[in-house]
Amino acid sequence: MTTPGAIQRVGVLGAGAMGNGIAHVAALSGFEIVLVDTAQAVLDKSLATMEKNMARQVEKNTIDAAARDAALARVARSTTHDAFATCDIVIEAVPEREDIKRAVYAQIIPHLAPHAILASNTSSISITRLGTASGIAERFVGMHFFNPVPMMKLVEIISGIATAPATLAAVEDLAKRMGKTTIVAADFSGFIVNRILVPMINEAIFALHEGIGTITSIDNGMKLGASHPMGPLTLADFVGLDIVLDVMRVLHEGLGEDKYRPCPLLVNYVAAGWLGRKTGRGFYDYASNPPVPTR
Ligand SMILES: NC(=O)c1ccc[n+]([C@@H]2O[C@H](COP(=O)([O-])OP(=O)(O)OC[C@H]3O[C@@H](n4cnc5c(N)ncnc54)[C@H](O)[C@@H]3O)[C@@H](O)[C@H]2O)c1
Repeated sequence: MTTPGAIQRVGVLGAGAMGNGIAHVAALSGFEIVLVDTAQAVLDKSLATMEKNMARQVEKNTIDAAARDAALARVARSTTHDAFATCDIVIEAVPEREDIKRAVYAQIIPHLAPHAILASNTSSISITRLGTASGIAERFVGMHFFNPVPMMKLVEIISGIATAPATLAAVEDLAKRMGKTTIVAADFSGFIVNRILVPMINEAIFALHEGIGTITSIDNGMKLGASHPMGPLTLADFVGLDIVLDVMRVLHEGLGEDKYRPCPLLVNYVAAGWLGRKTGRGFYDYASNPPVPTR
């Protein structure tokens, strides 16, 4: 079993938005990285993104050019899972679909060292269930980073029912050595952050749906009256309305209470394909600058 301080080589599975950010921060923190995705083109794009983001950090003087070069040299990339054989941990960041995650665990576990930890960056799937499916539940844990990883200080660590204390201690130590602050959550739907944040966003959509306020007044209310850095409807557009809906459904099903019922207006926006920033339109229309409320 891996002990705190022992993690040196970090595997990252999935080089999308999150995997890229996790590899970026871990490499800058001195870890050797093995980044795996299905296609070389994805890995090339990921490296280009990392180079661009690190160049920005050099411009801002938060790192120097030598640190950037050393970090980039520590990132090995591969399209095959045997590259994970020398890793002390693999952090999985493939799409948020349980069937994809289960299938990929079955493929990678035969390549892992006997002491290696498998961590999932899932934002909503049960760590206990994924751990059971992996067959290495004691060495399975949730490591929930936030987007964008280089900017966001928190890592929410989720302990499944069978996660061993040594596994938990090793990933807490890893996150701290990556410069992050950790919180530990028990494995129930939404963990800590999404359990509180996403129902708040859903409630803001109910307030709009019931005509309690306009989009602008709801966002200004929470920005100026509760010191939130952005209003909940702006935040919903940033996160993606489909993601907000998925998380509400996980909470509703997992916790079984009406208070987690997704707002029907949210369901309709998603049905319309108005998913927020990524589709150019959500609670705001991003064709204009500044964006214009859509209701
Ligand atoms: N985006 C966020 O804001 C955010 C925040 C916290 C957690 N998460 C979680 O992180 C995970 C990844 O999300 P993302 O936004 O980075 O997704 P993404 O779609 O940007 O990236 C997923 C990557 O996984 C790769 N992939 C798919 N199948 C694979 C396989 N079999 N083997 C290797 N790679 C494979 C894809 O090619 C892609 O590069 C999800 O579980 C998500 O819920 C996302």
